[in-house]
Amino acid sequence: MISMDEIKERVILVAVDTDGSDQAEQSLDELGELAKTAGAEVVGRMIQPRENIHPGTYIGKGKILELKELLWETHGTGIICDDELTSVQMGNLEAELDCKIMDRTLLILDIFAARAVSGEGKIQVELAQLKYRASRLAGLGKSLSRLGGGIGTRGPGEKKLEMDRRLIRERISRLKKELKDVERHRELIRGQRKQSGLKVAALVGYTSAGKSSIENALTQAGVLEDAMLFSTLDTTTRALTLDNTQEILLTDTVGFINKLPHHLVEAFKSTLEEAKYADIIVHVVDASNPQMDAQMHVVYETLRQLGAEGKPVITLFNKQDKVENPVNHKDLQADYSIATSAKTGQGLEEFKHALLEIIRKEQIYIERLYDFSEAGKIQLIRSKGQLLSEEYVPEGIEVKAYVPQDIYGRL
Ligand SMILES: Nc1nc2c(ncn2[C@@H]2O[C@H](COP(=O)(O)OP(=O)(O)OP(=O)(O)O)[C@@H](O)[C@H]2O)c(=O)[nH]1
Ligand SMILES: [Mg+2]
Repeated sequence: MISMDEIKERVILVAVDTDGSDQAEQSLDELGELAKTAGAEVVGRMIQPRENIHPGTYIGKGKILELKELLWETHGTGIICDDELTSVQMGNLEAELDCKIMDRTLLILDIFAARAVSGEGKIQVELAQLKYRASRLAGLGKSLSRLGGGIGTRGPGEKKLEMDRRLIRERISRLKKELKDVERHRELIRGQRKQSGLKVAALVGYTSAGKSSIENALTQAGVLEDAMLFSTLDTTTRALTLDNTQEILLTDTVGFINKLPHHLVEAFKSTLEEAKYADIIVHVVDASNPQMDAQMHVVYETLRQLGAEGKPVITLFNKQDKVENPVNHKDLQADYSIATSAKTGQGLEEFKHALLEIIRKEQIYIERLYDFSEAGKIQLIRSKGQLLSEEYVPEGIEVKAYVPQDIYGRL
């Protein structure tokens, strides 16, 4: 994904631990994964327990000296801080350490820039990058030009680093206009989908949970699945046949992550909002990840921010083939909890069944039942799961088909 001829940065990861839990450690592990995904080599890490993040320098004075030494020992070319830095913090750290200063946000923006394929994705990334840069022109200028490449310089915004504030502002408003057009197009497609009468289920979840793999396993969509973080930036939608009368649209979406940059959420709103317009939320969880609970929390929090609550939820505890002692996971916030593996196919039939059940509850439909004695047809008419009318039901009947009422009218 990221070409090898680029400068391999040697970075030190830096975090501040404000609550004494092991959360800072885990967050730094994830930052390391992000750094690797962006093509950097992690040569060291440092966590400072502090009550608050230092407003001027992120970490305290003594720690900066330690960090300087560590950079020297490891031949580090830069540091990546686990929280978004202000322009003041960036400028001060740069002056003290004389190396490239990056933060979690810059890293994520950079990965997104390398992954954006569609026009929409590129516009969204550039917009987010410009907004990030516009507010940090003072601190960032030197840091981003010093190596002439590497993290923070990728993407459509690359040649625009030198632009002054006015030009950046102009570019931002232009991109916003372009994005408006794209959003209108999206709305149009949503409208068409609605007319088709098909329900939409959105696959959401933490990055690398296996959303694309689930979609591929069910629909042969051929979506890129990758061990790297954020392999999917563009949404793909595929039809999935649930049984001989019912299809559903399955939409793969961009993954969520802890501390998802604010600018990115704003710029990717129309992509992220796929979940908001879906009829059913399918929450894919990596059940083999020790951080599973924290990741699920991030997903629900992000869904809340996007205004995508109050929908039926199916939670897939995925990657069961990697779980050593299968636990009976239950997501209390979900209507269905299903253990799956995109690799072995475990639970996928059960998943389809759950989708079908949810759709049935929402529809007015007629169950046409036939009895074996061929005494005649028996019909059950239900609306949103409630029985509206019932005709004689004999022993030994078999459910043959579920027929939505509008189709039934045409039979
Ligand atoms: N062992 C195992 N690996 C899986 C399973 N599902 C997905 N994976 C692997 O997990 C990695 C991430 O899978 P993706 O499908 O790309 O995950 P995603 O949720 O779409 O990730 P993003 O698009 O980055 O948000 C890939 O290397 C997959 O092969 C599973 O059930 N079992
Ligand atoms: Mg994906």
